[in-house]
Amino acid sequence: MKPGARIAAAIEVLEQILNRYQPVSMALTDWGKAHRFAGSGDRNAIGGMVYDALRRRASIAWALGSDTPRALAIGAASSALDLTPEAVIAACDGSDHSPEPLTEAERLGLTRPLDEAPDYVKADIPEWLWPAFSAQFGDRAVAEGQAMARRAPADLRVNTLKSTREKVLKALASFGAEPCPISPIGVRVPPPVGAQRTPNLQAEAAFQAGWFEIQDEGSQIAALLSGAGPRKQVLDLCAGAGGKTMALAALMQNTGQLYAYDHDRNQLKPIFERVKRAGVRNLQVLRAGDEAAVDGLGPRFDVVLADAPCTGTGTWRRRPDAKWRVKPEALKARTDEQRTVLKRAAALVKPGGRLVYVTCTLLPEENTEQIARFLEENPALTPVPAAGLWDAASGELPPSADGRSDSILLTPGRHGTDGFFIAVLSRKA
Ligand SMILES: C[S@@+](CC[C@H](N)C(=O)[O-])C[C@H]1O[C@@H](n2cnc3c(N)ncnc32)[C@H](O)[C@@H]1O
Repeated sequence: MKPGARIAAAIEVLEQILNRYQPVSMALTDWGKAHRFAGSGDRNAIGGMVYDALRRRASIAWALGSDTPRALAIGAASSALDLTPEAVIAACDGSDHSPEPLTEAERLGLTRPLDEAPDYVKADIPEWLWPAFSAQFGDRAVAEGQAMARRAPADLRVNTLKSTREKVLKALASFGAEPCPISPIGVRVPPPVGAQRTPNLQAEAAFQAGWFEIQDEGSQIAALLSGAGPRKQVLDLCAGAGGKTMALAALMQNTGQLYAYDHDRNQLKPIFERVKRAGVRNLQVLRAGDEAAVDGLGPRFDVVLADAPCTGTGTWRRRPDAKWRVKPEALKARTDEQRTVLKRAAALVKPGGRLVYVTCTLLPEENTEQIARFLEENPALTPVPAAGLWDAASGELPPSADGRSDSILLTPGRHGTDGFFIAVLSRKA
């Protein structure tokens, strides 16, 4: 497909996402099915452009003076397809399968600097969230927002039950795999540049053999700070698809007893396949939604991981459509759910044990403020500084992005991870 046809295709897909509220992956798959002539290179380039347009929606809309699918695709085309602005203008010539020629405003928008734009636009953050976001990051807020608007690498966690980092690095050398800078069990594959292909790591024999899982470095750090280890009793209370459950099992070296619970059966479903591939043998998956069974386990746990439901603002690099969909009502609903989860988790921690609260959001309401309120109501739990929980043999744990020491906030701008918040609370013995 010519560049003009790729831009036209991205406009079509963005219309499905923005005007018909289709999830991005579904809109791209549907487009591929309806246009079977398009090769994998074309589909890949169109996908890259659509994701980039959503990542930089506010700044593109400001520069081009319009928030339509057409403006967003045209604004993303230059970087997503490795084209000069002049080549984007030439590609849109109104011929067959190509968008209509650019208007004067669109032409100017392709090179319009953002200097005059409001900060929330420069940062590509929804306007209503800007006060909370800028209060959290101060003079780093724009840089943090911009880091969240860039493509993310693929981070992998080496499954130490089956392999080593050296073996995984060797198996994935052709993808440019490098060790992750913080996690000692992490491997990073850089993101594609321009229209380069996104590597399909799950098709690799090493993945099928269970040597690694796709897991952001921030999520790996959460598991590493949890205190899960050999012969412990550990509960993953919000296990979802089991990303952290698998990491906990590996840290426990398949010994002790690990339980996984989630109140939603559909979220939990993929865990069974993952257990087999990863060679996990110390896991009991509790029946989804059976709260009485979870509560009945009683305060026996060395570690209860509460990977709580949240607005997911820390994952916007990977799910940029969610950035523009999140609403104030969702924030309120998630903070209520977090309170419920924290209460249940606390009741299951044994004296001397740990409650590990994790979110993938950067909003203080869901993180430090949530924990501050919880600690006021639960004086038997006290925060444990993250730095003291990090295995020094793995190198140094960089400081929290919010400057605190009683919890750690990881961010794309400061740590190169997705946004994660981790607070480890210890129950008095
Ligand atoms: C952040 S996701 C978990 C991700 C997962 N731990 C992983 O690493 O792949 C949060 C999960 O919490 C679950 N959840 C929400 N409220 C819950 C509750 N009251 N009890 C248990 N699980 C809950 C959701 O269904 C969702 O799967």
